[in-house]
Amino acid sequence: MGEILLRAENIDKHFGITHALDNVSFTFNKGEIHALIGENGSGKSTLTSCLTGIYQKDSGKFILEGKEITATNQVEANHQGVAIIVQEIGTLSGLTVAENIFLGNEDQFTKCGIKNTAAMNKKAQEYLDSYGFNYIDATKVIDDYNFEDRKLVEIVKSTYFNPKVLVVDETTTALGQKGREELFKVMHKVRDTGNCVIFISHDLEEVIEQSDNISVLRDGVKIGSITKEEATPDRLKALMVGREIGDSYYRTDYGEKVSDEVVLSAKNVTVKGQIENLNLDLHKGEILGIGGLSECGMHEVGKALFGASYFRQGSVTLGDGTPINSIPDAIKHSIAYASKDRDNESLVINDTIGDNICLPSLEDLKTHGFLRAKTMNEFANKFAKQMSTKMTGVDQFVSALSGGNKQKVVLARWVGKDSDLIILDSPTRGIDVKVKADIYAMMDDMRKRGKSIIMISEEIMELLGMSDRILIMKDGKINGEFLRSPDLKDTDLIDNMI
Ligand SMILES: Nc1ncnc2c1ncn2[C@@H]1O[C@H](COP(=O)(O)OP(=O)(O)OP(=O)(O)O)[C@@H](O)[C@H]1O
Repeated sequence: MGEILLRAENIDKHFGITHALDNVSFTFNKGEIHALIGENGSGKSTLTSCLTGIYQKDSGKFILEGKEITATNQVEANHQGVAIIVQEIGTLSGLTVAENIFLGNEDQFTKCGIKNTAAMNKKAQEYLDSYGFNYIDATKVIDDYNFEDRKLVEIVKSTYFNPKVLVVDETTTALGQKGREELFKVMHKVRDTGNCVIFISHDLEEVIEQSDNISVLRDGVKIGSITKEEATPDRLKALMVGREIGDSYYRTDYGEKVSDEVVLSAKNVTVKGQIENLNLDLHKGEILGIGGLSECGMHEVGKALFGASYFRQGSVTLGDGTPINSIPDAIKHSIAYASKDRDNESLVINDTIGDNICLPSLEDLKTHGFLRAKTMNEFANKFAKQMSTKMTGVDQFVSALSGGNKQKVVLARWVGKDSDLIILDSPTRGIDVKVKADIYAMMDDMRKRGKSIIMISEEIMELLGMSDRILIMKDGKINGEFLRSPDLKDTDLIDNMI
């Protein structure tokens, strides 16, 4: 048993009728990586948000090195030695990288009321360089960087001051392989200096690999804690879900012939700096996986095919030659797209679950030109429930949902629309094991019904397990193509990524 660094004692938190945390108590030791796992909506983010001042607990205490701490915001938590890398974007648009890193802590660069911006930029760049993120320019506006790079900035922001407790909330799925390795280095550094990392992840293999101890929450209640040595993926799944669940996630068929009918074609598609002369055909009933390192351009491919890229060159056409040049074109022709950046690009966060699910289907839901609230309500309910969304009702705001449940709303929207052609970027990001299996089953069912799916993913096992064909991208170009086979190995794909 290590020496205790942080105690959470009888933490209780309600959101209206939702009892998000029910009197939970945990101990976190010095020099450990302590994973916190549980199904979507089990209370992991609520607990760490109460610790870091994002939410206020109803009752209970956090005791750090013997002293009670209470933070009313993240900056206060930082001053108490507690930091968090949040699940979604944790940097502020409109500010520079340096301003984001030192947000709330600019005093160190201010003398007689005047901020020394040059000194702040210099210090921020020194930190970025020391983490190996030297290609990120401290003076640039954060909006110039993509989702992953913004996460890297957040890593610096949350750790440059050597916090005693670092919360890493479902960050790995936002990062590519290289970003993950950098994050793990930072986590190991925190542990090796006698501090503690609270690590939230749905990737159970990664949890076992990285953590020393693992605690489980279910429906806001603490189920138990086990050591790395005691943990197996099956045991963790059973603790999370409350029953044994198998691990036959993926499709098991091999050798099925995919139709020759082309439903979507990209010819010489170029998006400057991201994709170069991309050519691909998607067939009816095919799951086409696209993988690579996160900066390889694959995330832009989804946008380009959906008509959502700025300054796209080349052509995207349906099988009958109809051009797809804009988002309305795509939706009109039954194409769906779920972005990796769900809060900013997929969801209308400050709107209800119901409105979000109905959004692309509004025309289909009209009777005699009118939309009826009852019809919309029934439609939203049907698909939210089909995705097992944990919610108080479809009138709940999306902003009040846990990360994984937001993702379920995105998918419910497109399942409801019954699109023929679905582009899914990182479809299982932040999704728990049980729902992951449901999503894979849903994709399998869609392809059997003749729907075509493009699945962009950084999860190699997901690509191997679900795709009929896999394209691996490198430096904006396709660098390898693989047909579905039980003999295909992760190393075959990785060799073409690097
Ligand atoms: N701001 C909020 N308003 C209302 N309810 C909320 C709010 N934040 C969280 N909840 C609810 O509290 C419960 C716990 O959510 P929490 O985000 O802690 O889950 P989680 O375990 O982190 O899930 P995930 O793995 O999906 O991120 C959920 O039912 C969620 O809908």
